[in-house]
Formats: sequence, C-alpha cells, structure tokens
Amino acid sequence: MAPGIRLVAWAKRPLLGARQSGLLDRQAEAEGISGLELMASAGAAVARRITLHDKPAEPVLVLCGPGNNGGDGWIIATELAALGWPVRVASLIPPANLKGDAAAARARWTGPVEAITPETPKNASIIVDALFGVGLNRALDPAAASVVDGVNQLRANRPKTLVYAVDIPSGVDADTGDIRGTAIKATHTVSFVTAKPGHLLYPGRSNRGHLDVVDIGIDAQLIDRLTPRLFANSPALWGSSLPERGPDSHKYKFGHALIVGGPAKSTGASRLAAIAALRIGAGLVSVVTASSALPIYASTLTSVMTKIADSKEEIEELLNDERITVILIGPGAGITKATEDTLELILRRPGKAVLDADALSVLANASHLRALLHANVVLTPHEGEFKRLFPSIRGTRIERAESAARESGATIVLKGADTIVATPDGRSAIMGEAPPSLATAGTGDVLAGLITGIFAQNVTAFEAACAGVWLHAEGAAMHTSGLIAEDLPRSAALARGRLHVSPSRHAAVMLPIHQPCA
Ligand SMILES: NC(=O)C1=CN([C@@H]2O[C@H](COP(=O)(O)OP(=O)(O)OC[C@H]3O[C@@H](n4cnc5c(N)ncnc54)[C@H](O)[C@@H]3O)[C@@H](O)[C@H]2O)[C@@H](O)CC1
Ligand SMILES: [K+]
Repeated sequence: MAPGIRLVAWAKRPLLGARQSGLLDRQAEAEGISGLELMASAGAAVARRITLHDKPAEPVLVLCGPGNNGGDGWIIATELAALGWPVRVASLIPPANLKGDAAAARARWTGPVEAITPETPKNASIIVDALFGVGLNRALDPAAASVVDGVNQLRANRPKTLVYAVDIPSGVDADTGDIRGTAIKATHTVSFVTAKPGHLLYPGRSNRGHLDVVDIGIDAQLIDRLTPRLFANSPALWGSSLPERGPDSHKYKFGHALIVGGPAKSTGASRLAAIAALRIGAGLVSVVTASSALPIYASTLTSVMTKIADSKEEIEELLNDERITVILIGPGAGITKATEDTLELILRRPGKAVLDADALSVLANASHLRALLHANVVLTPHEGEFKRLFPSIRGTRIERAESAARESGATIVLKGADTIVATPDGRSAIMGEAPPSLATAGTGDVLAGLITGIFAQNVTAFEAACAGVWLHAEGAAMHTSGLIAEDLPRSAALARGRLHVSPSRHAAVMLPIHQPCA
C-alpha cells in the first residue's frame, strides 16, 4: 500500500499548548521513540501533504529556523528532494550552529544552503515556513520579521502562492493566538498529534489557513496522561449528549424553558430567544410578560406560550413551577430594579438559568447576587460586559474566561470571534470557526435562546453552552449573504439535524498521497 498521511480528527482531541506539547514529546521519548524519529515522521508527513499539489516549475522554498521547527524543515526538504521535487533551503542561522535533533536533521540534507535575507522569498510558488513552532518565546527579531514580511508580500502579490506553515505559522503564539510582532500568513498549516490553542484563537486564527493535524507515531493514550482540560468546541465534545426525538418521544421529556420577557417597547430580543429555544428542541417554551406587553407577545408568538406576571409575587409563583427546567433572563429585560428582583428570585432557585445582556449589567452592579451563582448558571458576556462583571481579572481570553468561571462558580461563555466556554471545574472549549456574518443585531439574543433551549433538555451547562455556540455559528455559516438574526434559529436547528446525517464528518481519515487536493 502506498504510504499515506494519517490525518488526526483533531476536533476529537484536546488542544495542547506549547508546554504540554513539549511534555508529550518527552513522554513519547520515554516510551522509546526518539525526538529525531518524531521529527522524521513530522517532516515526512508535511512533505507528503505538499506533494498532493502539482509539482511546481520553481523550487519549493523551505525556510528553516534555529530550533526543532527548523529541524522539521530540513527533513521536509530532504523528503521532497527524494520524491524528485525541486527544493531550495534557506536557514536563519548558520547551519553549523544548529544543535541536537535539528543538527541531525540538517545532516540529512545534502544540497546547497542559502542564508535567509529579505530577498529570499522571491520566485517561489510553494514556501515552507519552518522558522518557529511552539518554541516561539518573544517577538520576531528583525531578520526573522523581514523574511516573514517578504513571504506575506509575495503571497499578496501572487495569490496562488502556497505557504505551508509547519506546526503553526511563525510569529503566532501557540498558547494565545497572539501575533508576536509579525507572523506568516499561511494557506495551510500542518500540525502534529493535536491542534494548538493558537490555531483557533484570534488573531492567529486568521493566519492559519487550512489546518491538518497528522499522526507522527505518538500513542494517543499519552495525551490523556497530561489531563488536558482545553478542547476545540466541536460536536465531538457534546454531540452524543443531545437527546434525539424518537417515536415514543413526548414534549415534556425535552424540558420547559421559561424566558423572562421585556417591557412593551423592547420585546424583540426575548421573542428571538424564545423562538431559538423552541427550534433547537426544548419541549415547551413560555415567555413571562407583564399584562402591558401581552398583546405584543400574544400576537407575534404562536407555538411559544405566554404567561402573565404583574408583580414580584406572581413571578415567584411562576418560577416555583417545578416543571420549568431552565430560565433565561436578560435579552431586552431592561437594567431596572424589576430585573434585579426577578434575577434574585431566579438565582435563589436551585435550578438551571442563563443570564445574558441586561441581566449581566444588573449582576455587575449587584454584588449581593454574586454569591448565588452556581455551576448550573450560564453567563454569556461579550468583552464589554465581561469587563464590567470581572473588572480585576486580567490575562489572555482563555485565562480570563477560566478565572471568571472559577471565581464566580458559574459557567462562562465569553463571546467574540473565538467564543470561549469555561466551567468552574476547569474545562474549557474554544470555537474558532464562527463566520463574521454573526456580527449583526440580535444574534446574541438567539445564542442565549439556543443555549437555553438545549440546557432545558437534560444536558450539562458545559454541553449546552458549547452546543449552542457551535450550532449558532454553523447555522450562520449556511447563509452566504443577508443573514439576519431571525434566520438563525431555523438554520441552527437544521445544523443540528445534519449532525446525525453525516457523523463521519468529524472522524479521522487516511489521505492517500496521490489524491488531488484543492
Ligand atoms: N520531539 C519534539 O520535540 C518534536 C518537535 N517538533 C517540532 O519542534 C518544534 C518545537 O521546537 P523547539 O522547541 O526547538 O522550538 P522552535 O523551533 O519553535 O523555536 C525555538 C528556537 O527559536 C528561538 N526563538 C524563539 N523565539 C524567537 C524569536 N522571536 N526570534 C528568534 N529566535 C527565537 C529559541 O531560542 C530556540 O532556539 C515544534 O513546533 C515542531 O515543529 C516536531 O519535530 C515533532 C517532534
Ligand atoms: K512554523
């Protein structure tokens, strides 16, 4: 059988940062695979991935850095040359200064070696970026930055140029997705064993291009020994938890979500949330409204029920109904004493709750309510709301979401281009695939409704939050243009339906090397 590239279903594996990737390599070495063997597998896999393209007329340009990422580069060059491909190699440091596995890999390359200059990237249609990988620990120095900028300029001038990043685009921080000075804009990234947080977190996410993760011979069970807690948000994480309707299904099996409505002048947000909760599968959805706003809710909602409550006591009576499995408060609620009172009643109830929008603003100013938060409360702040809720928490987006979950005891959905879900017990997930079309009015209300509707169905806060975030993005991605919030509940529900139509979509595959690739 022809040698293939063993692509890993990376969404099914945890994300490992720089330190954990290093630990995994050390563990593999302790199990008897040398660093050089790992490097040889890594380099060979990248070379084979590149040969899925047509052989170019000009030599493939391999840019090698000072560490083991550069080591991968020397192997890639050697493998490509062995397959009869024209190759040029340029090194950032004098090859005699390389150490360890990188020096051993360099010794396999018998062709000429150029020193990297700003002019190096000219006239190449395929470039391999093996400058820096997970060992990047500071901003690129001027020599590295100028070649990186040169590669990006070439790609801008010649859009068909293929730029293959080895492990991660050089300049992107593998842990945070930050750009350290400047960074390669790759068309493809080939990483090893697991994806890295920097592949999913912005701004680095924009530099990654198409991501493949390849197997390099490390036993996947070694990953579990690192007790990883960070994941890519994908159906692999929560898909099997979502209950399916069968012939004997009854609506009461799928929960009853109660949405706290807003005043007559702002009912749209809660109506969007209610429709989203129902579409995504909650058995029953009710909006609780004051009599004054009832005509609007009653005339615009059909399958969503309305319940009237004109006083704190009436609201309390409704909330005491044990058939209600989850309550959403916030969209269009108003930053008022009434919202604060209802919020307090909700938090004093031991059950599930989702707090969004105005409820978060109220919570930020009501320190006495903080102590009532628990793991079955989901908070869905965007950056501005997060800063008001947790003004003293600093760090990267992941660190901040994790600290907030730990400190508050609630499940946090830190919204953004790369929405992060974090739980008080230390698990987190990054959604790195949301389309920019979600930046439009009302989409946050739909997200809150989706999470609420899923949470109603006997799933955990983490699963509900992750599934809501993913289905929201996947639903948006179905629209090529003109997306408005009203479209999303239906699209998210269709996305949910598709999960079970093509379960193999998230499975590992073996890519034969002669298969043409877009
Ligand atoms: N056994 C292993 O450890 C394996 C490692 N692999 C490769 O090795 C890479 C990690 O190798 P390393 O830990 O050597 O790290 P890197 O090769 O990513 O970079 C480390 C080197 O770059 C220097 N450096 C860091 N930031 C710099 C900056 N801004 N400007 C200039 N120099 C800078 C460091 O001083 C060090 O010399 C992975 O990303 C992967 O590509 C793969 O070969 C698989 C196996
Ligand atoms: K790289």
